[in-house]
Amino acid sequence: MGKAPAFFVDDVQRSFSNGFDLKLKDFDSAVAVGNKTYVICGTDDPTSSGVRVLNKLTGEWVIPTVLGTKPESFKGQSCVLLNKDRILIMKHNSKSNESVWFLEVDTQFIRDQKKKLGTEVVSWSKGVIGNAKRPLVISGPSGVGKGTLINMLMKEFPSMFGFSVSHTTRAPREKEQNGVHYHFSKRNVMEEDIRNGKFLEHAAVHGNLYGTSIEAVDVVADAGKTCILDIDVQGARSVRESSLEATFVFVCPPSFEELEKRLRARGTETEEQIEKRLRNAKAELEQGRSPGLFDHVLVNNDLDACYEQLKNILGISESMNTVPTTPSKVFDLPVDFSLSKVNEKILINHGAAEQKVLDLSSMKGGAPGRTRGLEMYVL
Ligand SMILES: Nc1nc2c(ncn2[C@@H]2O[C@H](COP(=O)(O)OP(=O)(O)O)[C@@H](O)[C@H]2O)c(=O)[nH]1
Ligand SMILES: Nc1ncnc2c1ncn2[C@@H]1O[C@H](COP(=O)(O)OP(=O)(O)O)[C@@H](O)[C@H]1O
Repeated sequence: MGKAPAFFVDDVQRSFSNGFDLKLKDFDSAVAVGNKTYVICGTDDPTSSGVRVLNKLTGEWVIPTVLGTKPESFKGQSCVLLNKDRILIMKHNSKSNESVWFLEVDTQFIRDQKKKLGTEVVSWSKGVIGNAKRPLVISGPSGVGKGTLINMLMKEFPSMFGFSVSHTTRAPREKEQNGVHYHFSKRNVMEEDIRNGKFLEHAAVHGNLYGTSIEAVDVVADAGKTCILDIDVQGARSVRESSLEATFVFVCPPSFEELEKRLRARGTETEEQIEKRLRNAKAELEQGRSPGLFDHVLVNNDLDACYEQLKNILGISESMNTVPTTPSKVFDLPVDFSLSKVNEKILINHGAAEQKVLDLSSMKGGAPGRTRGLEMYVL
């Protein structure tokens, strides 16, 4: 069952002249993408990379660098190539949110990572049926009120929003908790993680390193929530240039004097740090208004009014909070099935009268390298 029949690559089993002694085992399945064959390993072995790549031109096998969290195990999975650059993998699982996975193999994100790491790269992401949310990126100078607005949003709509916890090399403030406000990191560790492709974006801000890890966004997306990223203008630009479809909001102060007043009143920085932040604020305010970068510019004069404007942008009102949100729709994948692709639809064939269909035209992005939402319906 479930061995991706139409997409199985016949020559895989004949091409084992390699140094890895890799065999296509019972539960493996394979998908050809251009000159390469990606073998998805049906294994319970947690140390397995989950994927091997055969270069059909050279006959060589490569174990790729694997980004994202790979599924714990697969056996009897079905695979299908989606759009030249990513593979859909499905398997019956009693936990419906563990049934659908994507493996990105040749998207822009993957090509960038390949260049950076100099190895073959693939990226796993957990599929979400019908529930991918467009992340919210909030930028603005230090002290303008970003954190305050985000806290209000998360407090009023706890089931709807989740915060992307960034990494930073700056020291924690008195009330900041590791893993909640930031992941506080040593510079050498963070630099190593950046080299290893763990970050979606990173930037040097006010003399420290800050970055959004792939995992930080994944955790929120896996919970079916809208991810909020509080990042600087450079970070917003990186995200804008990536494949992540987000809403970009820039928050301005009513005046420079007011910004300085708020920053001082917050009392979290030394005089030297305040001055550095104010110097940087001038450039940030200019960049924030540069055309095409932000979708919305808010002036945070009266806090409540600004918060209302933010909620309007997000299309939310108080009543929406009473609507329960679930991580994903109940998704009942048959035990025995095969997949086929017809135009923009994936057909889940399982010998019953009713035909389950996944609609690829509705596919929404997660973070770069993270395919996410698909609509499913029954014919
Ligand atoms: N590029 C990028 N910027 C970040 C990230 N996390 C925080 N920042 C930005 O770094 C700047 C400084 O943040 P922080 O030290 O918390 O100070 P605050 O903005 O004064 O509260 C702010 O502009 C944040 O938006 C991140 O992951 N990536
Ligand atoms: N509209 C506002 N009017 C007055 N003070 C504000 C307003 N918005 C935020 N503040 C205050 O300004 C300070 C800086 O806000 P904060 O959310 O920490 O900024 P950021 O996260 O952008 O650095 C905080 O003490 C906050 O209470």
